[in-house]
Amino acid sequence: MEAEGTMQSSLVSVVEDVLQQHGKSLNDIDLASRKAHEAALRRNEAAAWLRKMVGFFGGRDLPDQPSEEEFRLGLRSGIVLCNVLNKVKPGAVPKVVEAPADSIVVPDGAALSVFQYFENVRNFLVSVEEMGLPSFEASDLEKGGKSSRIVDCILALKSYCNWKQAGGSGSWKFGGNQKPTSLTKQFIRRNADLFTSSLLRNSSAEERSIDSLLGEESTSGDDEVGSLTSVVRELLQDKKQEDIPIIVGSMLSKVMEEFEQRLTLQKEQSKTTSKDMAISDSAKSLVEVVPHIVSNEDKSPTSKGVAASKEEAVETLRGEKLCSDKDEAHITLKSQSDRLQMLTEKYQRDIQELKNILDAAKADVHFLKRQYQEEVSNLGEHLHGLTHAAQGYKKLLEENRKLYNLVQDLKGNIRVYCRVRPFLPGEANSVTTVGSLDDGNITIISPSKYGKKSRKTFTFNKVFGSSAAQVEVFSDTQPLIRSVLDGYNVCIFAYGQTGSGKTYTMSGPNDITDESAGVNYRALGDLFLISEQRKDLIAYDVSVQIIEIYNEQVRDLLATDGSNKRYPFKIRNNSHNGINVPDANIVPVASTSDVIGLMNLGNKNRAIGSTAMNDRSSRSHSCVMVHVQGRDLTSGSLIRGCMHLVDLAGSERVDKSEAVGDRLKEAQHINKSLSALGDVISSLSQKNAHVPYRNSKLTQLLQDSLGGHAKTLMFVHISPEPDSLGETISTLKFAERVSNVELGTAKVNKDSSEVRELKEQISTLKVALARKDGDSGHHQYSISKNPERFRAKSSGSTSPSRSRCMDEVESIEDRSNSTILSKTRSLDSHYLLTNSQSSPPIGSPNDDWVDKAMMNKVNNRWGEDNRQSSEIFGDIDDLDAATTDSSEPDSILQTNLSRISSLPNGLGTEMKSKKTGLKLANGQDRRSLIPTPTKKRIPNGTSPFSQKAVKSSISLDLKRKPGSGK
Ligand SMILES: Nc1ncnc2c1ncn2[C@@H]1O[C@H](COP(=O)(O)OP(=O)(O)OP(=O)(O)O)[C@@H](O)[C@H]1O
Repeated sequence: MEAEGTMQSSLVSVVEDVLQQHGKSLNDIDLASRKAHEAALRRNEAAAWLRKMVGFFGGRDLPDQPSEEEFRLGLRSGIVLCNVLNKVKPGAVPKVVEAPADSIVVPDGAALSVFQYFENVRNFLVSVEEMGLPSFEASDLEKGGKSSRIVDCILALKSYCNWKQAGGSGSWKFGGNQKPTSLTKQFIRRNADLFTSSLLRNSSAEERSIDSLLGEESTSGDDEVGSLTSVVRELLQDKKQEDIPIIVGSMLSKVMEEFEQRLTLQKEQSKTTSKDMAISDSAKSLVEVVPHIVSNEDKSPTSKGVAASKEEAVETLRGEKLCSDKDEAHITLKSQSDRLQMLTEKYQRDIQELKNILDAAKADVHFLKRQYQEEVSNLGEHLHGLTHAAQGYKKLLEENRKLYNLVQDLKGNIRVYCRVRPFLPGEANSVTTVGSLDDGNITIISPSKYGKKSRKTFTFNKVFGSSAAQVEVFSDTQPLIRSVLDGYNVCIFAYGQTGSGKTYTMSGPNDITDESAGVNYRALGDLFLISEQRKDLIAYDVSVQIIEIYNEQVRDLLATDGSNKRYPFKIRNNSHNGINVPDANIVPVASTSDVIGLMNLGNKNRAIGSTAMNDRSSRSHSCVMVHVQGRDLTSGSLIRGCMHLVDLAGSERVDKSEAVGDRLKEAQHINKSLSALGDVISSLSQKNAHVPYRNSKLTQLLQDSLGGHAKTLMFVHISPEPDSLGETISTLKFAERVSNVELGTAKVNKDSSEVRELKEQISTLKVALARKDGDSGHHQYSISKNPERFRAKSSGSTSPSRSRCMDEVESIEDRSNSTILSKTRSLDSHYLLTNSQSSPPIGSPNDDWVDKAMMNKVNNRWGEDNRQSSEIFGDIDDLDAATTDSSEPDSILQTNLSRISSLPNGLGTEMKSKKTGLKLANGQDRRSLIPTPTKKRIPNGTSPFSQKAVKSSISLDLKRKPGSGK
């Protein structure tokens, strides 16, 4: 039938229709208000049911829509709960403690003692749990309790009651008691099950209309459930877990409404159809009968009376026929209306059943929701624990790294920090060779030709990724700056392929700002900051040299006249702190702004050139040498530290850098000196006796930093692009070798004033003696510190004056040794343990083993100093021979001449007149930290900034720096 046909729709299509009509509102649901609304609806439903069951609610007239508080208050005594439970399940609570009669006028519970109503509530809760219904806590009835749990419980009780009233037998099972495996899946399955069971129940009924309503005729149960599940799943797939219950609840309500509407419509259409059927059947009978009678009448030859009686008869007949037709129609109508009545009742029962299912599903959903919330909160706690553990682990790693660094420092290893340059504008950045990096490890990926990637991990003291800021990179370097002021020699140098970011790390980009300033600027800023903090204890003198090694020539970058810049300076040794110093300008500086001015000048003067790899490639190794001398204001002792800040020229493959002409020559020198550096590193790491420092100016300059007792840090730089993979790997391998070089424990360059004086006297005398040995002329020697006492006349190697002089030297040496010994006793045992040199002792004041050992140490140190001194003399003489062109002017020589000439008794004049004497004078002068060569004030070196304003002066001066970055 058409009416039925139009009503034919499957459960899926109903759900789909609902989603189409309300999908948007289901999706765009304002969940918070929706939840509140939902909660209020459920509360109202529970309150209405309680009112219906026990006639009153909480002993007073509550509004139809009680607030949470009113609802709780109404149930607090447990009387309503117990009474309703007894109605649903007689005898469930045998004894209900009732409130006194006057309690009707006051809120429920107020007239009962706490214990009394607690007993009611407890009895109720026990029974409810026994029945397998969702329960709640007694505290939920108090202010702030969870009223939703009470509502869940009451609605579950309601559905239990409905089930009972619908003739339910056996044990009623509440679906929410099973533990879900996966909340969402289970929820979807559960709801699909609810629909399915409803579907199957209905299909088993004999009513065709129900079947047609659910579309069972055309759809198999399994298909239906499958498509229903997929529809529901589609709806829920992008929803949050906690929103699912509400969305499903909302959808189910809408589905129910839709069903009810369709049933009503179908009912009305059925009624109309039945009536139409009855009337049309009667009319049809009539139409069939009347023509038949009329045709019989036409054929008869009888009179009018007969005709009339015939007519009457016909009328009668017609009447009877109509009557009988009407009766028939009436009977049909009645039977159809009975059938409809039956159908309607059936529908109503089914609707009721569906409602029960819906209630159970809602309770189920709420139960699941609660469980979900509990699980989420458990998970949260678990996560919190894990986060805590992870933080602990990170701390541990950090601690490990510190310990590792400490061990390395104790062993005297060269520290190595690795820095990855970011991709530059214009570089294809889709593929990088850097796989992963963490605090101290970096993994390089090499894409193999055969499709399989290989990985190699390198470990350093620290690894900085491409996004590391300058300040971050410097922060791990800061402790070294303090060390310089404590009297250590420190060397920080940048190594890496051309264009990998060495100059960026050491100086910064072309346009240097507070943020982009590199290690050099920051180091000097810190140095002045700390020296300012210590000014009440130690007075520091700081002076700076800036040189470059270009094509194996040392050039002074602080020379303001172009000619001096090109002058090939020599590298000499300063025996106070054992470092090799070039003969370039040494400029005293008093503040950061002085230094910034100098560094800007140095950058400007440095050789740069454009190559295919870097359009501003440094074609030289540059070195900022910071000499620090601190005088202890109380003891007068001196500490001396020197810091080398070295920006090496980048190694390059000339085929890639496309260097020709000058660039090619530069590249060859750069590569040669870097390979000399590699040889030194390799021989140090193999602990070879001979280390080839002299193979290049670079290794001569860094001799003490690489093999002495300095603290050395290397920044190794790599570029991320695959094109540089070969260089990256070899750079990192080299860096690993460097990190294995043990320099031994760093030593402080500290002399007490007495020791210093004695050492100076000894060295002066030794110089004089050596001079005497090599000179047969008649000279007078005098010691500037004590001219009366240390005066001797030279009259040849066998003269009495010479032997007197020798006696004096020995006496000073003895005094010096015993002074050093007594000083050394107060040194910490660390020194005793770490110095393992074994030269024969010069002498010992007593036989005590400690003193002997001590003397050994002292003598070793002293001997080492002397030996070093003589070695150095030898070295430098050799070096001079190798590097000095006798026609070349020698700036340091000139300076020293003026100092020497001021010595009393003509010694200076004597030495000045001799070439050999000049060398000795050099040797002597090298013993002062700052040999006062051509001390120049740089044109823009005078700073308006006080040391206190070091930080701000950096920024201000940086902005004033000359345009060129290099
Ligand atoms: N960490 C970084 N962040 C941003 N830019 C960087 C970084 N490191 C390097 N660069 C940029 O990369 C380019 C090459 O860097 P830089 O000149 O410092 O390399 P280099 O190793 O000193 O090269 P060379 O050995 O040829 O002198 C420059 O333009 C520089 O500004």
